[in-house]
Amino acid sequence: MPGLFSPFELKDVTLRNRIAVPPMCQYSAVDGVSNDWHRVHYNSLARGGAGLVIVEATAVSPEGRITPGCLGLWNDEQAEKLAQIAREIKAAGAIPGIQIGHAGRKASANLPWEGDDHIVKTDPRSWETLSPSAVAFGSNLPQVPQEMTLADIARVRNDFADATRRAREAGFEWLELHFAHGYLAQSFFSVHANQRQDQYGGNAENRGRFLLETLDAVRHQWPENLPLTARFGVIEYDGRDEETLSEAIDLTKKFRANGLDLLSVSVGFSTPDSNIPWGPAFLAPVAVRVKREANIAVASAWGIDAPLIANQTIEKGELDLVMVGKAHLANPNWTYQAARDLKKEQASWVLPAPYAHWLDRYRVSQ
Ligand SMILES: C=C(C(=O)O)c1ccccc1
Repeated sequence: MPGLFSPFELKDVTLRNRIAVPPMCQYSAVDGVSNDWHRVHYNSLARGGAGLVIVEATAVSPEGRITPGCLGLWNDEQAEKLAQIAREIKAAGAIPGIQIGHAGRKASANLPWEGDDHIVKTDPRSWETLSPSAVAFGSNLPQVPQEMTLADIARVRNDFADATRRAREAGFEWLELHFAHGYLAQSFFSVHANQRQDQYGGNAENRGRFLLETLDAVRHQWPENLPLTARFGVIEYDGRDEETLSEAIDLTKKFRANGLDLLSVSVGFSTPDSNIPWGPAFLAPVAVRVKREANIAVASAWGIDAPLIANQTIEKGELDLVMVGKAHLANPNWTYQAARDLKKEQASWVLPAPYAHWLDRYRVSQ
């Protein structure tokens, strides 16, 4: 049995394999409410055989959206619609997960295919953005955010807790905190974005405070028996890498001590001047360091498209889960293709029975 198809147990949840669909924004919501696009999208991914399907970055408040097309979990209508998606993911045999986050200074942006830049302030669709400091990301996102007050910090932390409660009530069984990709939580940790002089800025301990406090607030809302995870940018590829990674591993040890069950290792994307070494599974060696030094289960995405590479990262003990993103958009049945490529027995049956029995019958080729 290829290691990629071994089950994965975390708390009271068992994934049928090591394949996860990571959160990938669809930018297709109106007022944060999911619709038929999201239902078809997530159903097709779950029926494709992955063990875990994580619903895209879902904002904890209206100003926390990346774009006006992003999902939200700040009201009950959004939760009710997402509950249907959670039920359907589960009915297809995958574990329903959801990522919740706040876009910080990267918020109030046009859809990627409509500019991928900040909405001009004269446009009624735009809104004021928040960040630890009044420092813009730059490049395509030049607007200077408002520096968060302590009251803002407390409010956003509570928004995460409220969104967590709604996610639990909606039937999700895997929660991922969005602590990566230059969004709000990442910005608190980042020396590029956080120039505060109070208890939330300066040394690494202070820059990690918002993330730890948010984890604590979420922990009190999320069931102890279900996986509580985070996607975290542990490296920026900005020339400060060893320092950032060391600080990130120290913070991950605190995450684990405070109830985090798994870390999805990613890139910080806090500066437009990064030099990312894109390539097949390029983050796996970084994830291995986090896994071993912080003694926590890890997942990772980026460049894990080929089944052989995905299987190697699991069988070599580098990753506990592989996050296969874009390859799933190209082929929602990526898990079936991986089963065939890796010569898994009864490969067809990673798909639902209505598909599998046909694939097994009248076979004209192996
Ligand atoms: C839309 C993103 C997200 O939701 O994290 C994103 C942003 C930057 C890089 C990868 C993904």
